[in-house]
Amino acid sequence: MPPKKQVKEEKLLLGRPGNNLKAGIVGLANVGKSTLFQAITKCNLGNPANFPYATIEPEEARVLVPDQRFDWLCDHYKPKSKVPANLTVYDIAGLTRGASTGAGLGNAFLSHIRAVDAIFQVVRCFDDAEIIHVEGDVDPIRDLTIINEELRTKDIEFVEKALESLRKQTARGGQSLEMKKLKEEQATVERILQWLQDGKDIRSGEWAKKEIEVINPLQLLTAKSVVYLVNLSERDYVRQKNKHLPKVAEWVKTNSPNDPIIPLSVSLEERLTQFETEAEASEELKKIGTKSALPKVIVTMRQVLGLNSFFTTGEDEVRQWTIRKGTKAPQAAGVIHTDFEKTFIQVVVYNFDLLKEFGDEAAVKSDGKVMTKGKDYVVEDGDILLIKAGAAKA
Ligand SMILES: Nc1ncnc2c1ncn2[C@@H]1O[C@H](COP(=O)(O)OP(=O)(O)OP(=O)(O)O)[C@@H](O)[C@H]1O
Repeated sequence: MPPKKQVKEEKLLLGRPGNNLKAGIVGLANVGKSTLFQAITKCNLGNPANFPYATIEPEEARVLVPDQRFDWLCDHYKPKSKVPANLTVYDIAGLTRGASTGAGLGNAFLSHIRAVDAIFQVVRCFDDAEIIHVEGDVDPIRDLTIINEELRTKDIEFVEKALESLRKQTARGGQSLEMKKLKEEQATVERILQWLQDGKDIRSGEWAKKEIEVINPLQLLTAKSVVYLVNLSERDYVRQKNKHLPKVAEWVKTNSPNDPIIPLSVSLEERLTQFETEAEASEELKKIGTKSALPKVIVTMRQVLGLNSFFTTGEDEVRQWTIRKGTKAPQAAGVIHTDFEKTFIQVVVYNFDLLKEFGDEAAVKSDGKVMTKGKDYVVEDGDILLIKAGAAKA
C-alpha cells in the first residue's frame, strides 16, 4: 500500500528535531569532497592528497551563511558586534562500493552519515587522467547509483532489524493499548521496508504525521535531504556545459525529484581561496566571467534543512539566528538563551521586509506594524524579534 498523502497543515518534518542541524559532504573517494570542504571553510590546511581515503575522520566546520538582509541590517545599525548565522558542515570519508557490507571504511563511514541531518552529495564530472577514479573512469550515473544503493541497503538492514524486534514483541499478543500501538508501528515499519525494497528513498515519499513519528527515530540515511553538487572542470563550469550534466539532471529528476542540483567547480572554488583578498578573488571571477557557487550551496542547504532565520538588532549587536520552520516564539527565544524559553512572556516583532520598506524602526512603529505576540506566535523567516522574558528561577 502506498504511503498516505501528508495532510497539508502538517508541520512535522522528516529528520531530527532541533535547530542545530548539520550537513555532511558525501561521495565516492577522490571526487573533490575534501577540497570542497576546505574551499567552503577557507581554511587551507595543506593540499588534499591525490589518493583515496585521504579523509579518515570526519572534520567539522561552521560556515558563515551569506544573507543580504544581515548585510543590510549591519549597514543600518552599524553595530559594535556582527554575528551572522552559520551552518555546520562535516567532511566525511569517501564511500566505496560495498560499504553497507563493511567494505572500505564501511560502517564507520555510514555511522558518520547517520550523525548528520542532510547530505551534500559530490558527483565527479570532471575528466582528469591524473586523478584516479576508484571505479576506473568518470561515470556519474554509475557513481550516483552506487551511493544510492549503499545508503538504501543500509536502511533496509536497519529497518529489517527494527521489524524483527517489533514482531517479537507483537507475537506475545493481547489487546492492551500498548499492543495496539506496537501493531500500528509494525504495520508502518512494514510499509517503510516495502518502500525501500521497491528501490525508493524515504525522503521521496509523502508520509503522514504518524508515519513520520515512526521514521524519525530510525534515523534512516535515505530520509536525509540531499543537495547534489556536480563537480565540473573550471572550463565547463564557466561555460555551464558538460557532457554528463544533462544525464545527472535526468537521473536526479527520476530518482529523487525534489532534490536540488548545483553545478560547481571545486577546483575553481579552491583556487579562489588562494587570493589574499576578497577583492582579488572577485576581480578574477569578473575576468573569467563567472560567479562562485558557494553562496548558493550554503543557502540551498539551509532551505532543504527547513531552516529559517530571525534577527535581533541594535547598536550593540546585529545577530542572525537559526530556527526550524514552524518554530514558535518561546522556542525561538530559547535559541537565544535556554532560560528565555521557560520565562518567556511575549515578543515584539516586525519583519525585515517592513523595516527595509519603511527605512527605520520608528517608521514601522508609527505605521502600527510592530506587533506584540504571545507564546503561540510562529516565527516567520526574516522576523526581527525583541523577546520579553521574566527573571529565571534560581
Ligand atoms: N573540478 C575539479 N577539476 C579538477 N580537479 C579537481 C576538481 N575537483 C577536485 N579536483 C582534484 O581532485 C583530487 C581529489 O580531491 P579530494 O582530495 O578533494 O577528493 P575527496 O573526495 O576528498 O577524496 P577522499 O575521499 O579520498 O578523501 C584533488 O587533487 C583535487 O584538487
